[in-house]
Amino acid sequence: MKEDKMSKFAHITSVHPCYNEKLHHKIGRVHLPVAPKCNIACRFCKRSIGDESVCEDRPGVSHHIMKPAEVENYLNDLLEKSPNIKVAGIAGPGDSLFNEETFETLEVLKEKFPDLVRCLSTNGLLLPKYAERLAELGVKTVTVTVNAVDPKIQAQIVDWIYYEGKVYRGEEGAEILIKNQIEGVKKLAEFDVAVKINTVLIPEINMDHIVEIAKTFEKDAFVHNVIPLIPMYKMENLRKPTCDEISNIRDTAEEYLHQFRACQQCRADAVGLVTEHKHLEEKGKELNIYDLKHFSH
Ligand SMILES: C[S@@+](CC[C@H](N)C(=O)[O-])C[C@H]1O[C@@H](n2cnc3c(N)ncnc32)[C@H](O)[C@@H]1O
Ligand code: SF4
Ligand code: SF4
Repeated sequence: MKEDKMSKFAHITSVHPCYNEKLHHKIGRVHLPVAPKCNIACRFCKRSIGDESVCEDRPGVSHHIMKPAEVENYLNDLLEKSPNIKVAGIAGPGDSLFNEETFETLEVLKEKFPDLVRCLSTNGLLLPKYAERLAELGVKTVTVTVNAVDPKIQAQIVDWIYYEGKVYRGEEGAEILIKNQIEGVKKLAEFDVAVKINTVLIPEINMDHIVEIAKTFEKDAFVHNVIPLIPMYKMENLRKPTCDEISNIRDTAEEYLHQFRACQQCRADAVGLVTEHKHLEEKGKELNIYDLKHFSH
């Protein structure tokens, strides 16, 4: 089964550094920070936008929010300087699918930069609604963050979700989120999109549950990326996993889903080779942060 997937997605593993760690030193990617809003409240997630975040190297951080109208010039400059960039992704800093700007950006990418692999990451709540639209926009790789497939566990990680005009808390919200993640990933698989499942390993909450997540997505996902908790926000007092814990869990989950082991937990505005840890900075001075009131928490 895993070998079948490898050959099916060979066109992805030959160009995408986050689907093939061997490319980390050769092929670059750019994250376009166009999606500030989020529709769920993960207890570990703190988004930081602006000058004060320039030194922080973690997900959810961006020097500024870029407007879709700025993407074309930004990429033209960038690709001239860094022709090794082959992937353009949207990794928030909020949830890609909860921001119309994501779709506007994908239109720009499809029309003006058809050779870049289009990629995005999402919590998956809106995937059943948008999987087909993403496939039509030529998105080839989607990362879905799934931290639990049991509502009792998920409810300890996500305080609430906002879905179809209503806020759902606790296990009720967790159940909707999980259902949509599973249904959404299935739909993406039907459209031949290569799905990466991100799972934040929170030792005190989901350590014994990770293999269950891998089993759940064995058929429809391509690769699993178990990443360590960076203790912050409402989880600042929880411990991060040890290297041995991560490594053992990956070895066990590997039986069900191929494990990606080189994630650098990049910022929403990361650019260049993954190993360079570069992000937007100098260029940010020319652009404005806008609409900060949109942030959910
Ligand atoms: C900031 S999110 C943006 C994309 C989308 N909203 C999502 O959650 O997949 C990108 C990734 O960072 C992870 N992340 C955010 N805060 C984190 C933390 N404190 N520790 C570890 N991973 C974190 C998320 O779980 C997700 O996999
Ligand atoms: S879904 Fe992503 S952006 Fe939203 S709170 Fe969770 S980690 Fe943060
Ligand atoms: S966060 Fe991980 S998967 Fe995403 S670009 Fe960075 S290394 Fe790749």
